[in-house]
Amino acid sequence: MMQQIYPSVAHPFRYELNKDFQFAAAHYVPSELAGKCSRVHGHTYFVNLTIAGNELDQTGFLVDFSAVKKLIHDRFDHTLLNEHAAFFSDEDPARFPTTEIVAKTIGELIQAYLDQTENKPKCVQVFLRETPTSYVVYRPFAGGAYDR
Ligand SMILES: Nc1nc2c(c(=O)[nH]1)N=C([C@H](O)[C@H](O)COP(=O)(O)OP(=O)(O)OP(=O)(O)O)CN2
Ligand SMILES: [Zn+2]
Repeated sequence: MMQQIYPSVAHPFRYELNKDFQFAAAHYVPSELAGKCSRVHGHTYFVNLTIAGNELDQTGFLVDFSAVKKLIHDRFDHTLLNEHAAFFSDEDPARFPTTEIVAKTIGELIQAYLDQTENKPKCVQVFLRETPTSYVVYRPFAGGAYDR
């Protein structure tokens, strides 16, 4: 499993947890500008989620590590990302399944779940590694407005 140091994110919260997991998925970037990436190919995506908050739930968790993994892994593992029409599109470049947009999508899915919990922590960073040499860091609350 991953044993790497991730970029840190500044935030004002007392607690911070990090969860690493991976999922295998295929994708293509539907643009001729994407070169070889316009052909269907697969990755083992490595994810590090950073979740922060001031309050714990009745279990003493910020959020259950396994719940946030399951939310993403169960949805995307061994799938073709382009087929998830709720999130990605072959027509709209803002919804192509690039590393950037997959990281943003993961952040939005996680935050939608966290918003339903009693203590409502925030997903402050998504680190998404697509290949051994390529990764993206997405920070949903860049700028610090945590009440969005
Ligand atoms: N900004 C982005 N650039 C690229 C993306 C992306 O999502 N965002 N995606 C790709 C390809 O999908 C590919 O999977 C990754 O490309 P790359 O890092 O070039 O992969 P290589 O293994 O060929 O890289 P090496 O430099 O040989 O390690 C491309 N660009
Ligand atoms: Zn790729």
